[in-house]
Amino acid sequence: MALYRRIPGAIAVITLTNPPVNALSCTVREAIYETVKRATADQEVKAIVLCGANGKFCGGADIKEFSREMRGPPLVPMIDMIEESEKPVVAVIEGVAFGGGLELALGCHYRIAHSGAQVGLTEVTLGLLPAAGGTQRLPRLIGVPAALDIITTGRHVSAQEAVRLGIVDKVTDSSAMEEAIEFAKTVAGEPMGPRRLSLWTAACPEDLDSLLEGALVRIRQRSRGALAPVACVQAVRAAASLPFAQGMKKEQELMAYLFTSGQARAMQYCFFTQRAAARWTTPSGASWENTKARPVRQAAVIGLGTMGKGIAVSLSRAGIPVIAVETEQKRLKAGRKAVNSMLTRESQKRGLAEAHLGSISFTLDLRKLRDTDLVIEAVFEDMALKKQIFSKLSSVCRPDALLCTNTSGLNIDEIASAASRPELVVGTHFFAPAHVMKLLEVVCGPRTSPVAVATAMQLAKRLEKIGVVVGNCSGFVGNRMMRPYTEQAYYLLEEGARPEEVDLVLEEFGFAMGIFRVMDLSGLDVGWRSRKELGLTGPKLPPGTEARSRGGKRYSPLPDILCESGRLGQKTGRGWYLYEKERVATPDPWLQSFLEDYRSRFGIQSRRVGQDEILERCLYSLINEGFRILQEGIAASPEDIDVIYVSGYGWPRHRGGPMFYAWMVGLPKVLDKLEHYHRTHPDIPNLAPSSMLRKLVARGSPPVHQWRALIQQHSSQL
Ligand SMILES: CCCCCCCC/C=C\C=C\CC(=O)SCCNC(=O)CCNC(=O)[C@H](O)C(C)(C)COP(=O)(O)OP(=O)(O)OC[C@H]1O[C@@H](n2cnc3c(N)ncnc32)[C@H](O)[C@@H]1OP(=O)(O)O
Repeated sequence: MALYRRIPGAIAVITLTNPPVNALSCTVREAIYETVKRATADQEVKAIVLCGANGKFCGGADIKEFSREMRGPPLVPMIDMIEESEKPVVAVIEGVAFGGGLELALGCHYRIAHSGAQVGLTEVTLGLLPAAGGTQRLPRLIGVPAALDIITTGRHVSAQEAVRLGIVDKVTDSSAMEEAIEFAKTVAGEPMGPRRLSLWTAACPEDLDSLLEGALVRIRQRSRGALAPVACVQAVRAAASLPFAQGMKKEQELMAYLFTSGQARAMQYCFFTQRAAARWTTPSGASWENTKARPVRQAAVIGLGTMGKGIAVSLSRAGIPVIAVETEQKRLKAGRKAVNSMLTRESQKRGLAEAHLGSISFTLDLRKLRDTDLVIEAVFEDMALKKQIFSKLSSVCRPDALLCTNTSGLNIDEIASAASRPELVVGTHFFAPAHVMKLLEVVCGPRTSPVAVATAMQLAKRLEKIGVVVGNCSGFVGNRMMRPYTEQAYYLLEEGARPEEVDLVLEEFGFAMGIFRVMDLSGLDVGWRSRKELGLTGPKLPPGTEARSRGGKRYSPLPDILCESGRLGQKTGRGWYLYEKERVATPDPWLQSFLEDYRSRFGIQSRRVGQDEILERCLYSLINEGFRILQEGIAASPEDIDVIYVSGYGWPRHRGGPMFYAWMVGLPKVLDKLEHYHRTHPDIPNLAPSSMLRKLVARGSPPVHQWRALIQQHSSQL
């Protein structure tokens, strides 16, 4: 709702009241209409102040309403009505003014912000555009180039930048409300015509076409295949070239197109699922609501390799004092130097004062960890080494210290078995670079206690990461699903495709990089090492093993052969591609002839592999593994899997995540295709449709949010 009150000085104050973010729900819009009409009709009122309750102006339209039939007064005429008011309307921006919230403020005649406030036209992040006049008013207010950037990225703009750009008229460190009231008194009675942005002309650069073209190029690089940013560019072009009324018409047309697109639905799904992941539960009844996290006042990181350094920086940035441990002086020195320069760069980039960073001390002595609340072991993926460390930690650390292991797939239970308190051992799978990537898989072993889960999830929040609770199995959720996907990519090469063909299809789907480019970037030796450990290749491989088969299943030795010949990816200048210029991947004629030789050596008839087959085999095998993970209870819900893929594996947000995508494509179609590919390749068990998929199809393919109820009938590893 919106509360109305009159205060001395002939001011009407209208307060948006809809916790937690004062979203513009149907009721709020109705109340704004009513209260603004009341204030404009009241002869005693000379000016109006519009603010939000609880220190937040407005978080925009109520996103929940987008999936229902829209009721109540629309935003556009409501904002027009405010702009047309003869009495000055002053917006008080505290906390946030996002999306429709900022559009509402742009309809007001003046905007006064608190210095801690943030503004933004965030609609593009929800697959939409600012369709309450935002695409037309903002360019008129601050010029086309700045507005184009804000509208196409949806980025949050600080109050300081907002005043510099002219989005707000004033910023104050003290009470924005009091400032606005005093200001409103000074402008009461003035003509408001010059303050109506709809009457302004957008300041436009001479090279408008090249500005817009440049924006489209950046959009294609950043979010391939996403419709909303492209529509934003078109709407800004309209603001630059058309009168306001026609620009508004264009804005509405573009919104209608986006609103009904699957992409908007997918991105709004991502918004809610990301928040839902924090509400974890386990079948034992433990949950985020009934389990208290232990306070973390001091943390330690063991190992200052790539992951350890990023984790230490993350902790420090969250204001947590850190003790960083290494085994040798030389490594300690190198780690200290790297961490300190990362922190300096971070504080410069984010404008963080040194005082807000947690201190980091460096030591070779594990005994220094006796008072730490939480330890994150981040040494390499070596089970024996990890167990040795956990055994030592048990004797050094406080009995209630949480012991975390950063692993991308090792058995948490086995690591915990080396600790004297296995219930306080939890897996924390960070993603590289750990101080940048948002995802944290919180891995529960069978003995991990609810308190350990709660503390790790609370830590994720403090580190500004998205924590997702997953069960213990090889590769957990994310990496386990990657395996069948990568395997299909190898098989496609064996059958006739080229790496650049596979990558192009995946990039057109929306991934920032195709799988072969990703492997070249992270290093082919990563997978090679783990295949050697598993005895799939290298010295542990039993003599006489067939080259293209392991345990009766198809196996591709292609990546092993590349590694054996020293092609480890970007770092060696060649992998699946050639890198003559640093980081620029070019198709390698050598690889082409190598693949031809390989096919003839194994009698494989090369064929043209179509784009649909590439996409379906790669994605559906990954999705199929997702269904198996649900069936085994390794993930609590399909939503959790989707959050993992969107925030940690570059799955395009506008496709919602693999499980959501499967539902959008149609579960019967996914099932059909998997059956077809499995018939054609019976030696690839991953292509055999999972029973969970079959079950969902048999139940009429219910929407994703209903799957959890079906999954609960199965076992859970959480
Ligand atoms: C056929 C054509 C028809 C066209 C008709 C349509 C016409 C529409 C016209 C105009 C449209 C305008 C579009 C918009 O305004 S879209 C919304 C834009 N707003 C945003 O993008 C802001 C989203 N919210 C956030 O970024 C954050 O929530 C923030 C406001 C920064 C607060 O962050 P934080 O303090 O961390 O809290 P949470 O994110 O956890 O949020 C708390 C709970 O509030 C819920 N929430 C937040 N924003 C909204 C919202 N706009 N609508 C509904 N609910 C919202 C959030 O889900 C959390 O809920 P819960 O606790 O249950 O998880």
